Amino acid sequence: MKTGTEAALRLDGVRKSFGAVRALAGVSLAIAPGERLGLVGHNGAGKSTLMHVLAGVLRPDAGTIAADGREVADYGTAVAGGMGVRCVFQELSLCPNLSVAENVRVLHPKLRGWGWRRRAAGLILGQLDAIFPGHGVDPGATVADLTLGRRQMVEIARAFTVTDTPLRLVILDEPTSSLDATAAEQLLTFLRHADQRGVATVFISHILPEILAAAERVVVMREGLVVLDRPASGLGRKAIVESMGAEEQQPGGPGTARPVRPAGRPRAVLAGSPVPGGIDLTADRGDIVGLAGLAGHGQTAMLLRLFDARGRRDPSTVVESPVALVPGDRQSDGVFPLWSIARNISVRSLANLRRAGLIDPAREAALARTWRERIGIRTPDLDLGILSLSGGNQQKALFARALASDAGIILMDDPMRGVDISTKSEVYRFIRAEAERGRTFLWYSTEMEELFHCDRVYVFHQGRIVAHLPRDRMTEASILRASYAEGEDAA
Ligand SMILES: Nc1ncnc2c1ncn2[C@@H]1O[C@H](COP(=O)(O)OP(=O)(O)OP(=O)(O)O)[C@@H](O)[C@H]1O
Repeated sequence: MKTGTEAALRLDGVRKSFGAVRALAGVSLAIAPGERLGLVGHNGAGKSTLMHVLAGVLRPDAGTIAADGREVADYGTAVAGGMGVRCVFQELSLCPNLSVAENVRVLHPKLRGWGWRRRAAGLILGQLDAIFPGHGVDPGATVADLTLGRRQMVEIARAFTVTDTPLRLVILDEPTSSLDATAAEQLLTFLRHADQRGVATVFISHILPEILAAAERVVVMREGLVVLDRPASGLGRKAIVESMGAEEQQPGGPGTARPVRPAGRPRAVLAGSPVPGGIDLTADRGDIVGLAGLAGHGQTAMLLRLFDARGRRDPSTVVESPVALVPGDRQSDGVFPLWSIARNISVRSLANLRRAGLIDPAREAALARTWRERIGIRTPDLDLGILSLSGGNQQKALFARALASDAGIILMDDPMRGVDISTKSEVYRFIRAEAERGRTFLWYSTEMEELFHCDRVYVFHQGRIVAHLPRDRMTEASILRASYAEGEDAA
């Protein structure tokens, strides 16, 4: 923390356990007024738990919380809210059946009386314009009708709106996970200036360039403890990765290169086009094919169409193998929230786990154990509910579900959001190995770096494929140009 300033908020010796899992093992952390703090650590390191304590959602088992130098007894959501602490959690919290403006009212009960709807709309529009110029959100729209990216924008903008209580701290837990590259950049730019208004921010991300761009101090957590707390200036990616106890692999680094595969050979196992007469998407056995472009430009729709096409007579698509989908929006499309971790992993493979017509519990448990080890799902007990896992570990369970299945084609809908860097490296290795064995991967990603793990990419713009870039023509610039349907790459 900056020296000579009283902490806006200070945690001392905070501990929190969930049954046998020790999520926080004695954390002390001080945040100065207006400070921009970046928080990193592997999946399950305790970041979200710590932020839930700061937001008053979780009461610590031990430890104290102080504001402006004074210990606060009975620190809960009402006290935190009253002190101007806001939080954008990983699992979006907007009420889907209410409009954007009505959701603003939920946070600001003071917005009442004649014309409150107009004032709420003005408040959120002003903030959306400040953070995400060109956002395209209508404050009268029902939240359920917004894309995931726009919901995330509203949630973030709402956290920065002010009526009666001055803002002290905004916690952003993986705020860019549902934003496309442009919106993510807009947010980082905004955060770099938010401190000018005296608002402190805690920014959690697994994308280290974002942390280094947004934060002036970086805190690394590991196994429920703070293991590094340093100014961001002069702190390199390598030091952060090492302190996390992580290992990372860059595309093109040792062991990552794949021989360039010729595209468009006749025996495609997968083929289709998002619009009649446009560029066709094809994939062969063993291909890793990327889908790129700005978020919401038809990539997910294409994946879902191919997913649905299996077993149907659809002359415009070819899907010649069982298909599994790894969803990106785990909250709405991915996890079965009332089921155990084990059942969430095995559900796609139940047909193969039968003995005498019934699911064999021993085989099901063995499958889940195997995948817990392979993909590093951090839990003491696979029979616990899936929601007991940290966000990134839930995402790993969804990966395990698809990879454990008999599917020859794996469709991935931007699935690495919230997954830590060492697990990502492990999954990238796994994808390459499985592709070598003949599995086909169709991989939509909003992370530019990730696309370079693919053999080639199709770039989407307004629902169409506008470019097909083989590996030797894939550069960040060529992908971006095509994403905006500009230049010679857009076919
Ligand atoms: N409600 C809960 N019940 C049981 N265990 C929990 C609960 N919430 C968190 N945990 C456990 O506490 C540990 C820390 O989780 P936390 O969500 O704080 O991690 P994180 O660092 O935010 O991870 P991620 O990067 O995946 O979001 C994990 O092992 C998680 O499984």
